Amino acid sequence: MLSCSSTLYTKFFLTNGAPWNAVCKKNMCAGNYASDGGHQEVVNIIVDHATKCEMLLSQAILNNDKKNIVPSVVDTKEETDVSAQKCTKDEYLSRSVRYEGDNLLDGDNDAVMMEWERPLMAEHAKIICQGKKRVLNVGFGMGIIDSILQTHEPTHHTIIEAHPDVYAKMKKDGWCDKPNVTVLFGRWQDVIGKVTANSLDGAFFDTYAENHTDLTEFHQHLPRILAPGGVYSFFNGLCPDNIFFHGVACQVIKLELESLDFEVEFAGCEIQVKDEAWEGVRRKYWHFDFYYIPICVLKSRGGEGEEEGQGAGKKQRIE
Ligand SMILES: C[S@@+](CC[C@H](N)C(=O)[O-])C[C@H]1O[C@@H](n2cnc3c(N)ncnc32)[C@H](O)[C@@H]1O
Repeated sequence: MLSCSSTLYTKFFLTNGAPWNAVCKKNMCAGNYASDGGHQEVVNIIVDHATKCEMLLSQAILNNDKKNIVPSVVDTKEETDVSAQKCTKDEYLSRSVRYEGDNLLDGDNDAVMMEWERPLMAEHAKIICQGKKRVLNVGFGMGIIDSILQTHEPTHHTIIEAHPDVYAKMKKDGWCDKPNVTVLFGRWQDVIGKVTANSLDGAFFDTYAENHTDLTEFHQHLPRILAPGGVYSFFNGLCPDNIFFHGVACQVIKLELESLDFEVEFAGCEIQVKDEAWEGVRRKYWHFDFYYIPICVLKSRGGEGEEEGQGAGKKQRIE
């Protein structure tokens, strides 16, 4: 952190094993200090180093025992306060959740989903479903994105949801009886094989209590289930309390998706969450006043899917 104005010292420390993501008591890492001080060259060095580290770690987790290796970009702080605790919860699916007011809460009063996300969900829906398309949503929650997707009149709409209480609500609200909807009840890890190859024009992913590795693992399925030109997006809540970590995590995901043959962009949009929105919620899980929407288009193989309309999500840049 003290070396953040010097490219020489930064390189020296990083190549000699200094952790790029160590934070001070203010939850600031060297990259935050370099960025705040306007030392762009140092920022670039740290981002480059961090991205390599995180990609290697992510691959190691995928190839080995994912339970024993923890992605450092996500879990760097000691568990001193609630905001520093891990968001992953192994027991989430076996404990009840409740719909209360504008939110869906778990047994710890952590928010599974909140109404303030509606405008973001509307943007995600627009990106993955322009016109009459075949879409997939993973994680029903409050059904916000699914309700919006229905207004786009998709030709087919598949929903994957794993929580029994959420599934009960879906049944009660008639989601299982809609003519153009298929609900797959189960963890996406267990039911994704039921989604036919090349059967989707758009896909959205937004689960709860999972981590970066689960997201990376989900991405491995996309080239099979999406048709060429298909558009993918996900709730971008990566490292939501530190802008430098957020930037590194976005870069890592971008490279991972590019290696799977996607073109990836992040479209920025402003988001304002009022303080009252968090009343009754144990942990504030969003801290920025802007949001980067991932727009990921599966490249056409051998010229397929290049007609107008295919892959149109890429053009949907939000300024
Ligand atoms: C944040 S909510 C989704 C909110 C949704 N985007 C909306 O617009 O209301 C996450 C949902 O993912 C579900 N979920 C968590 N883990 C899952 C898994 N492995 N497979 C499928 N669904 C999962 C949760 O039960 C929850 O309903």
